[in-house]
Amino acid sequence: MLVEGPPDRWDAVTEALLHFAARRDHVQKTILPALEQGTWVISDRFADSTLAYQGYGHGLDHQLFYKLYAMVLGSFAPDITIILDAPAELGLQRAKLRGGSEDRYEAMTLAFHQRLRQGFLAIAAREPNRCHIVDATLDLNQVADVVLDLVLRNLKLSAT
Ligand SMILES: Nc1ncnc2c1ncn2[C@@H]1O[C@H](COP(=O)(O)OP(=O)(O)OP(=O)(O)O)[C@@H](O)[C@H]1O
Ligand SMILES: Cc1cn([C@H]2C[C@H](O)[C@@H](COP(=O)(O)O)O2)c(=O)[nH]c1=O
Repeated sequence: MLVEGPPDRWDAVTEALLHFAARRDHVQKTILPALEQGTWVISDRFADSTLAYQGYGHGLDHQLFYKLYAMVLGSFAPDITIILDAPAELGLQRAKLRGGSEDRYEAMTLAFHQRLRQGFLAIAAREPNRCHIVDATLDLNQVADVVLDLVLRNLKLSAT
């Protein structure tokens, strides 16, 4: 619903509400029960993407984002967040290789993608203890090594 169709299919508020509705359901039905059982949860994207895409990208009022966050998630937040950073042009080039019809966000302008990259970097600068930026221009194995090292060090785990 969100990833297909023309770029102007939804406005920023509608998109934010849809992403938060899906996130609420995901947290309630999947993430919290897993955490309660002691299972580690890895999520590919979370609320930072809403602030970056709908806030920095589409101009959603940041106060509205924080209100929705508080209403939907309360004080729930990830222990660690890894932001894979690359120039917007490179990210778009890679995303195109995926093919398929789920390209609504990829069809948005380069300026939009540059704004949301700056948004992710601003989020990381505000929360340096939680957010870690990884250079995603490196090759896949190097990126994986850096991510593993960051997770082990920050969660005080060992590789053995
Ligand atoms: N470091 C890298 N070097 C080369 N190719 C990469 C690298 N990282 C990702 N890719 C390729 O880029 C494409 C998009 O990456 P990926 O599938 O991880 O993004 P995604 O999670 O689908 O993105 P989105 O969350 O925006 O939908 C994939 O084809 C992936 O193999
Ligand atoms: C969570 C979230 C995602 N998006 C955008 C970013 C991606 O281009 C698509 C698909 O997300 P996926 O989780 O990688 O499948 O949606 C967004 O705009 N706002 C969000 O909160």
